[in-house]
Amino acid sequence: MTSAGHRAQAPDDAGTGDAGAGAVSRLAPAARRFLARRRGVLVRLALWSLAESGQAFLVGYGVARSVDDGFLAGDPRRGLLWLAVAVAAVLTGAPVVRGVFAQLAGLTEPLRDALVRRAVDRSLVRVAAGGSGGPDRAAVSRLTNQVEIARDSFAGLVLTLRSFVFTAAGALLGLLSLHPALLVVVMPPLAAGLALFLVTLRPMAAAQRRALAADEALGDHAARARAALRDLTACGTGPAAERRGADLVADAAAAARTLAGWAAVRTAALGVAGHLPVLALLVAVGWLRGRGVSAGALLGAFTYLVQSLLPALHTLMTALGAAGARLLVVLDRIVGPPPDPTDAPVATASRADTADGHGHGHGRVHCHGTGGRSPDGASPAQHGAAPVPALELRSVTLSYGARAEPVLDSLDLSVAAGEHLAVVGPSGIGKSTLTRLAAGTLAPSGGEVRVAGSPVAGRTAPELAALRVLVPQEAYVFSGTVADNLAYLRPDAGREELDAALRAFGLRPLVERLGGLDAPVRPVELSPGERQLIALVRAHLSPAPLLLLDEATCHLDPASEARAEEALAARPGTLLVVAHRLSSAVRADRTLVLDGVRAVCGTHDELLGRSPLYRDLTGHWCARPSRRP
Ligand SMILES: Nc1ncnc2c1ncn2[C@@H]1O[C@H](COP(=O)(O)OP(=O)(O)OP(=O)(O)O)[C@@H](O)[C@H]1O
Repeated sequence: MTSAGHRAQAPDDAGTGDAGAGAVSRLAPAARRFLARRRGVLVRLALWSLAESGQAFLVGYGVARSVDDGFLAGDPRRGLLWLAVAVAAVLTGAPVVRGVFAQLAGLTEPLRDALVRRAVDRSLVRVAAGGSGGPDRAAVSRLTNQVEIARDSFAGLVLTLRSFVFTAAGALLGLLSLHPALLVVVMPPLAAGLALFLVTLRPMAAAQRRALAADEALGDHAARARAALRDLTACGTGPAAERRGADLVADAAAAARTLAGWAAVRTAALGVAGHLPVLALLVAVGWLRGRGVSAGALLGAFTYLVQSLLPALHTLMTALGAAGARLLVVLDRIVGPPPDPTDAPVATASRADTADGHGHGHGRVHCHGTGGRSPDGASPAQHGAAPVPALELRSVTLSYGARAEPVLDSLDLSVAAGEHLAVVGPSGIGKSTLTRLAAGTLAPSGGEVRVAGSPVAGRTAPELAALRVLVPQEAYVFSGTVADNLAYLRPDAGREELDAALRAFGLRPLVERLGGLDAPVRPVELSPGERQLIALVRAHLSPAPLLLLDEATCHLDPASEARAEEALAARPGTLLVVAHRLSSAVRADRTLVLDGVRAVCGTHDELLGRSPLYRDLTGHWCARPSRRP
């Protein structure tokens, strides 16, 4: 089992201002290249924006002239004419915005396409490199959510930044044209508010980054914990995963608080820059009048502030604050340096967190047969030759799918001829997978499986049938006579052999009830336990030296199970039993405990001392009422 460990990017590291500055310098060359290739669009955008400047200028100027040259000068016709100019300027806003949007698409859509291309390329490279960080879980998010965020944020930024610059230029020019003293009053609070706003930019970007990282870490932990729920329960590591979850929630909450703090500072900046100039203008009316500022100019100045500068400032601060920081973070993820393929995804909980080391993978466990009887009952030493294991797994890895976590990982196992091995472990740990690998019905993703000294890979069905029998949990009984069913794997079995097997398994009463060996069997009329007994006798009669039982006695009562297992163990050959009762494990020569990296093999007594999971399982088995057929 691999453990990603805590390579999570700590939110504090991620949230430094340096990280934000680093992102800016990383992204700047690509941004310059992107914009340089779109000079035509930029020029057209600037021309439409100039129209916005003119509009801002005319609104205030028209109001000022209508008062000074019209209504106050006793010429209402002239006043109305200037007002009409101001209204016309306001009304031109709609076509100007339409023109701006038309040009904007020339910037945002190519950006979106480039980001999608980049995200796909990067994901493919990662898959091709076969990084050990598992599947690229973030790829879909980058392709959909993050690219859309980048496009929308970019569009918002271009719109507001451009609008602010051109509107402010028009309004300030208007103020200057009305009277330079107006600028003396308006500029200081405006500049102070803007400066305060600029000061918040870096820490706000850092806080945004930290909040995003904390959010991702929390989501990732939740997803992993949900996937590992069964293991968490089986291994009793729920509290550890819960603690880790609580830490991540606390991190996310702290990041959100920091972000909210900076958002408050930004609101204050908006108040200073947007509202203080209006207040200053009111307070300074007497002073301004003393310097020759006319009533119309004052009214025009208020119009500039309220109608143009304040809304432009408001949208700029909101957009730069939220959209700007988001754009920086998302772009850096998609365009910035690719992550080390050997790294775990950023801010992820390790498997050790979620399963306390008890994952599906098994790490390298060496389980070598230490004796057992050979088919003829002699010990290997008596033969004087190196014993050939009945079953051997050499560094076997099995994943159900190219990018799936391995169910078995580098498992070494050697079962001696004549040995009786039990296999135990929590649900879903890979016990059935192991029996299917041994049976040759499932090919390993890595390593080799050998039965009786030869690889099982590439063998035909009849060759495999001669080597082993696999009895699954759901026994197969077919329509035919009782004898057909029992002797299916050994057609030449005589009546005496069949009778002996029936006695050994306590199956005679059932056969008599069915009407004898030649009576027909109707599978639906048999209980699951009766079907299992027939399948077990069939396997017992088979000449195959290796017998694999995958919970094949689960429907039998303990006494029938003990009788069946004893009969099977007495048969010449090797027995591997996936056990579902403690008694099965105790009867075996050795037991393999599939337990993540701590998979261990030994006798019942050894395992009680060495394997906490085995102790847990035996405790659970002892407490569980027996299942009856
Ligand atoms: N055909 C398959 N395709 C994909 N995943 C599979 C397949 N068969 C099993 N798995 C997965 O492999 C893991 C091991 O399954 P396996 O059946 O070997 O476990 P087990 O220890 O026998 O479980 P149980 O005690 O519940 O029978 C499980 O997570 C299971 O979901």
